[in-house]
Amino acid sequence: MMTSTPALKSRNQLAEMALVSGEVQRAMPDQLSLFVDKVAQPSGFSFEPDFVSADEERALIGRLGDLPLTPFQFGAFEGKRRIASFGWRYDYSMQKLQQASPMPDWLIPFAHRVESSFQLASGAIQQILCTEYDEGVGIGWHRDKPHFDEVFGLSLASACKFRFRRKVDDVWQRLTFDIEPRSLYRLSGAARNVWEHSIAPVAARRYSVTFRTMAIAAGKGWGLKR
Ligand SMILES: O=C(O)CCC(=O)C(=O)O
Ligand SMILES: [Fe+2]
Repeated sequence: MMTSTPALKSRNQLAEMALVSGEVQRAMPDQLSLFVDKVAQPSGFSFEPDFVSADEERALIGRLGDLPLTPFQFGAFEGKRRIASFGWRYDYSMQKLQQASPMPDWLIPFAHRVESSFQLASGAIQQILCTEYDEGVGIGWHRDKPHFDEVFGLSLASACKFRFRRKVDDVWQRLTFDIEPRSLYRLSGAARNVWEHSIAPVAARRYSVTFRTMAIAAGKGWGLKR
């Protein structure tokens, strides 16, 4: 069984401090720097700047502004962010997936762009979630529902601080990334299944369009045609 000595604890606290800032601290003992280096980026997390052009971003923001976005419903609670789901939506009261409206024509080319950029089969993206965060709104710690597999997030209108955390023994490891508008991040592997993520309250209105593949696309009747 592992016991936690005072010396070990302070090392862990140092490690956590380093990870909170997402930086590798040069002044640290070698062993600790190595440990921090190893988690400098959660495995399965990547992002591509300029996934859409400035013109496409403007057009998308216009479309998103026209959508009937509704406050995120978490059982009896309402979140501050506003959303619209396409393809599938997860119903927190029923605790299951429900079919949602088909993907609108103006989003389909972007779903295809995600598929071709990441060598996914055409049609692999089965769900799109559009989210609006007003100034001061973020999203709390979570992992996406297991019904979904990979998550690709397109950021629009403003930047955000995208945070990861995971608990190793009794220490939270934390990393924060600045995510720029027009970029696309990918959550797969450990970044999607092990690490939790959250977004700090944003400084200015931000939109995201998240594209998801399904965990069990075959055998569950989740293959939607579009
Ligand atoms: O807005 C984003 O980029 C991420 C939102 C998110 O984590 C989610 O909808 O599960
Ligand atoms: Fe998420």
